[in-house]
Amino acid sequence: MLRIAVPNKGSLSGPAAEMLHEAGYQQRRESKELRIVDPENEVEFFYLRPRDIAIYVSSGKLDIGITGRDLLIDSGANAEEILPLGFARSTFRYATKPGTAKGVEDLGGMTVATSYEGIVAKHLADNGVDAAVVHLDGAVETAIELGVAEVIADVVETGTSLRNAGLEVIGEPIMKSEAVVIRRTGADGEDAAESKVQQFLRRLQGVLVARTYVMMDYDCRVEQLEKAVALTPGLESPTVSPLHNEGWVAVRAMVPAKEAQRIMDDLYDIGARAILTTAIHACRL
Ligand SMILES: Nc1ncnc2c1ncn2[C@@H]1O[C@H](COP(=O)(O)OP(=O)(O)OP(=O)(O)O)[C@@H](O)[C@H]1O
Ligand SMILES: O=P(O)(O)OC[C@H]1O[C@H](OP(=O)(O)OP(=O)(O)O)[C@H](O)[C@@H]1O
Ligand SMILES: [Mg+2]
Repeated sequence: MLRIAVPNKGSLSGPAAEMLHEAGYQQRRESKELRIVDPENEVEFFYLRPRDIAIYVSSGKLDIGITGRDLLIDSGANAEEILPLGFARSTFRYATKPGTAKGVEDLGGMTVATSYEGIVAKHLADNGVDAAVVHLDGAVETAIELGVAEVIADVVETGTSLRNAGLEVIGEPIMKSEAVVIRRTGADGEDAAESKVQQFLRRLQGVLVARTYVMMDYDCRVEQLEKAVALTPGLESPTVSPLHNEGWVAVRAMVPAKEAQRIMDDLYDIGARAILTTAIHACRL
């Protein structure tokens, strides 16, 4: 039975459960459930605090987990990222009251409040900056107003929390984060659960592809085929089938959903017709 850690709260929890559900796994019915067994898929899910997941996975008691890249790095745990999942995207940044500092190089002698001490202490040390770090559990934006620190380092997504606190980001982002699947460093290949892990990853990759690609079908004249195929190269290579009308072919290829409308316009302009896109519900590459 594959043992998987899933975030039980916060920004990662809802989207992670949704992705697992789309991948065909049973998920808990109520937020109080701490573990469930999905016997058909031979998987057991443990609902844990996102911050603790890398620690459980590095201990080897759980095979894999879903957490944030920033949380993984902050934990310093012996676990590595094996698949980025594209949700809970954020940057991790310093912020101050306007006029306090321009970048990390100005932070010497100041106090930085953060929930991510591991990331911040390393970033300060890597930049040769001697600053104090104070740990807060959350809502760190308020720490400056209340005089606990001159600087904060926190997750920034839309920037609304910073604006509301009258703060602005300084310097370059310390890191970019998103949800990731992790496993114990070096576990690859040595694990009895290896084939189940690979199957789990293929299922999640299938969900990612189904979310980001659409299937495109169109008809075009044989003379235009090379130009058309250059616009829709597909993942491997498009399927081309003869039409009953001589001199025409039907083409089928996966295209990135975000570019579908532009590609349809470009295909139309070179003479393709009957251009259709359809959603992909699930796939295995
Ligand atoms: N507003 C946000 N937008 C996108 N990702 C976010 C946001 N806030 C936190 N994250 C990401 O979620 C993960 C943090 O998990 P955590 O459970 O602490 O989230 P949270 O939303 O801060 O939850 P809580 O505040 O309940 O502890 C990190 O990977 C972080 O980058
Ligand atoms: O840039 P934004 O879109 O405003 O998002 C970033 C905010 O979201 C998270 O806070 P959360 O609501 O999880 O509260 P917390 O600080 O208590 O973790 C994060 O810690 C930031 O405060
Ligand atoms: Mg939070």
